[in-house]
Amino acid sequence: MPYQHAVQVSCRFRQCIGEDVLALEFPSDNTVMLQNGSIYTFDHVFSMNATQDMVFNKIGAPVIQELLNGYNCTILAYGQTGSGKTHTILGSKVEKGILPRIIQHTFEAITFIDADIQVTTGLFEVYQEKIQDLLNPSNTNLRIREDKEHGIWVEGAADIQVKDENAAMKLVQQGLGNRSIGAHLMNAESSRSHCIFLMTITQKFSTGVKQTGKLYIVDLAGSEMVRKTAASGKRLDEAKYINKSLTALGLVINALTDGKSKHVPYRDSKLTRLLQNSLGGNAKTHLILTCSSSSANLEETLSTIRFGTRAQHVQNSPHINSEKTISEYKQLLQIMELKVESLSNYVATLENKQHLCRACSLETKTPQSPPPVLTRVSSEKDLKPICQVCHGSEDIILLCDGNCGLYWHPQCVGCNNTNALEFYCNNCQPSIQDQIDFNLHEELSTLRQALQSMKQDRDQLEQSAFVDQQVHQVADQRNADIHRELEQRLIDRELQNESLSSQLKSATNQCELLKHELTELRQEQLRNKQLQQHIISGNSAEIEILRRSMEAMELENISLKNQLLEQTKRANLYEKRSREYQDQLESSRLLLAQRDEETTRLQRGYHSNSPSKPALSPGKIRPSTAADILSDARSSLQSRGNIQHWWSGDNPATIHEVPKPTNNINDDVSNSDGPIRPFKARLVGLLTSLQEEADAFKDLGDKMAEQTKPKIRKIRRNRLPAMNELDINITPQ
Ligand SMILES: Nc1ncnc2c1ncn2[C@@H]1O[C@H](COP(=O)(O)OP(=O)(O)OP(=O)(O)O)[C@@H](O)[C@H]1O
Repeated sequence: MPYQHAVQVSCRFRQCIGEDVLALEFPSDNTVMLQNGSIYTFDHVFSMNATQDMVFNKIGAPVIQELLNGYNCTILAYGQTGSGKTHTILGSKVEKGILPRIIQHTFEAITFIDADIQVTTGLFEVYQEKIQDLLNPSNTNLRIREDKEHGIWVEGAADIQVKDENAAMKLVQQGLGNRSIGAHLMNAESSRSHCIFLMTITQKFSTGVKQTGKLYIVDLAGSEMVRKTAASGKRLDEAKYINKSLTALGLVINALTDGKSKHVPYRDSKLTRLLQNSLGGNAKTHLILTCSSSSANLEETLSTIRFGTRAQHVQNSPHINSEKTISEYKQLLQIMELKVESLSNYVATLENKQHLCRACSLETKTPQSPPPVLTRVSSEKDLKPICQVCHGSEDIILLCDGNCGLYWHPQCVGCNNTNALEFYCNNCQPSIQDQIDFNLHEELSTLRQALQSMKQDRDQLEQSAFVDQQVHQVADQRNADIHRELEQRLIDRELQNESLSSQLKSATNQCELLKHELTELRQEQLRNKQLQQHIISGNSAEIEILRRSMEAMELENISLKNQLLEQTKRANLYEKRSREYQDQLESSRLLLAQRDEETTRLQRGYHSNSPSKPALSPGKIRPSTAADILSDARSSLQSRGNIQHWWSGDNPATIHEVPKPTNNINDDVSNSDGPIRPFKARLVGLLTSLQEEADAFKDLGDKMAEQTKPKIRKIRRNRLPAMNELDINITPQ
């Protein structure tokens, strides 16, 4: 007798980064409170932080167990577009979803089952109300069939046997590559079809029991509001089909849960037809609601939650899909044999007692008088039961169970039986007895035949039981061997475990040590950091000092350069002035030469005209010739040009005072107070001093240039990099 099992419902919320989120609260593992204060309870509630692992442990793992127990199971993901259905069912390479995890764990669990196990998989999609085989894409527009043996199935869809997890996953990957996917505003990779994965596990046990479990994993296409997804063209057509089939799903749920509907509209869409067994049929179904936590999607989230709340009331009647075992057949046979036996006894009793009153076991008498004719009752009074012999209504009066429909006193028809449940009058007794006899004979012969065939069956079963016994003995032997082997393996495992636990212990110790070292290293790192900070601050002070001193040196350098420039300018000026003096000297020389000539001419005239020399004007000393003066000056200059020496002449006593410098020779000539010699001296001295001064300035300029050059070079060499040019890179230890 199948038991009732409600559809299980879980709800998972996905994180929405960068959006306004709902103020959701999760008071317990199976409750969610929305921001309006309404609380919803499901079998499981997964918050935004729930991992794929947690979802699998709560939903996937129990399903594997049910599947291996021979139940049909279904996992359905339902929710608005982009809410994480595909993420929950398929996931990614890093965060595997329920489907790959179920495949992996099923194959792991199978290795521990002592049975001949066959696993087959299929993958198809419902796209725009057409079923397409994803494992064989050329198989399109497939039909849904239903029969007693398989239930509901897709005709022509590939159902491929797989040996291990890898083979199954390869098929799934291959199939998903053919799935209809498209982009819209709410999801770049939106599923445009309902994708159905089917895994069938058939287990043949050594006892003869054959169990078959079917698992459907359905990734539904998401409901979408076209104004939000901005779907157009092909996407819009897809959206229409998706929403239509989801509406049909909602109507089926409504019909299953409202308690009034006599008809469930499974045939309104391909999706609901395929899910007929999962909703209200022979399956254990788990519905996963996926919801967005964004406040922009509150309307859709509420609609999803309401759908899940209704689905919680859908009742299924799952039962194990298995064939009977020999022992079960044996039990059945025993029951039937008992039944046959009791029937046979019963028949025998009837055969022995057919001439006796069935009630009192006395030999029945034929009534003396014929039974009175039946008269129609015309009044209430006539309805009173009256004995047809004595016409009295007193004492025990019984209705005949034959077909006369009259009342009799049992004693009036010579019967002591007062059992009101089985009484026949004398008229009815023989014919009834004949009928009973005939029926009994019929029944008896049927039973005999049945007994015969059952005996044959029993013989056959005994025969096969004997064979089975032999097989069992062999199987027991094998089992014992396997058991021994398993025990040995267990011992090995235990040893392995022990060694692993000791390894673990040492690893834990090592880990502790490493942790300790790590703490020390961290402390050292902290110290180094502090030191580094200290060094950096010291360095920056030093750098600041150096920078300032460099600035001062650069300033000094600039002032020296300016000085040099000034000196060079002055030197140039003096040079220029010296050239001017030389020009003046040259013109003075020419004047002197002229005067000399004139003097010579006058002397000649004087000697020729009068023997006595012409008188000089009073107070004037006759000068020596200009040529003399010049040659004197030249020689003096040649002998180092010492102006003092030349100035003093042969007799230093003759020098009385330093003459005022003058540039005009006429002044000297007209100056009758001073001798001509001081003029020359002044002139030459002036020249010399100018020359010397010019030379000195040149020397000074050269010296300064010489001094400045190494300084500049030194400054350049010593120039330290600026703060921002420093590349301090102290790597922490
Ligand atoms: N719980 C989650 N954690 C992290 N990322 C998620 C989660 N749920 C969904 N996502 C991401 O959100 C995006 C949309 O999710 P998904 O494709 O699973 O939505 P869907 O409900 O299947 O949408 P559709 O109905 O349009 O196919 C994907 O990039 C997926 O990786």
